[in-house]
Amino acid sequence: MTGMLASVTSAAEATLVLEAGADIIDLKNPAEGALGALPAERILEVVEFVDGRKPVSATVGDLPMVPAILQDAVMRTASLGVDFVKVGFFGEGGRQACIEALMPLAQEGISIVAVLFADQQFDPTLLPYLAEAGFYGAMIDTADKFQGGLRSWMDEAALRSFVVDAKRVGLLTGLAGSLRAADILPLLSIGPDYLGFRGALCGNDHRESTLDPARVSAISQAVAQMQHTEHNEPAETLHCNASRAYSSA
Ligand SMILES: O=C[C@H](O)COP(=O)(O)O
Repeated sequence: MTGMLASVTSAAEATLVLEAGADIIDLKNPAEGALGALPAERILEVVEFVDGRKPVSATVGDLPMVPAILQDAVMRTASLGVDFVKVGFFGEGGRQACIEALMPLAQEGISIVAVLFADQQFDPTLLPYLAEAGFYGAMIDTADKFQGGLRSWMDEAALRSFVVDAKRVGLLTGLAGSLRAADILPLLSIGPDYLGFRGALCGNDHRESTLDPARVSAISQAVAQMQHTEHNEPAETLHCNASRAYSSA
């Protein structure tokens, strides 16, 4: 089963995605970048509000690949009570040093998800190192939200091999990056643990706007229905139904 991760900025937005059936509540400030961080007080407030009904993740911000900076940000974010801390692997340098620096935190029990970017020197050879260091998961996202979605950067074979390789080494796997309704069926067939959304849940696909309840519900239903009924109904029909629901939302 593939779940739905929904990025939210507040308890009000968390309410919407919980009601729609999202599986992971992801705390993020889209106005601050691909992995923009929310203020600590806001994270605390939403963690308290969700109160264990679903796992909560939070991003640490679009930070440079500097070991001490990432260590500090991961510790601070984890201390707010989230279930997963998402760390972006931006740029090219410093990746191995950062994995090593985060290893003690992962081994102490902080569940860290590495976010690799399809549009920033994507490097799947990091997967075994992440697993060895005790990371909890690895996902792919896009760093630049104006240069196309995930599937314009990576073809199905590359995405499938990422998911298979990450699962083989025991990592939770996620796919995101300006995903839209039309991406759901092709990505579900790859079998990641979750698909992540922000822009598609907002009015006009604008990820810095607030969530649009009709879009949240259309995307959530598409993720659930396309996999629940994929053996009973032709994929084409499901795809058309989901796209129709989404465009009228
Ligand atoms: O973690 C998932 C992201 O928040 C996806 O954001 P996006 O759909 O706007 O690319």
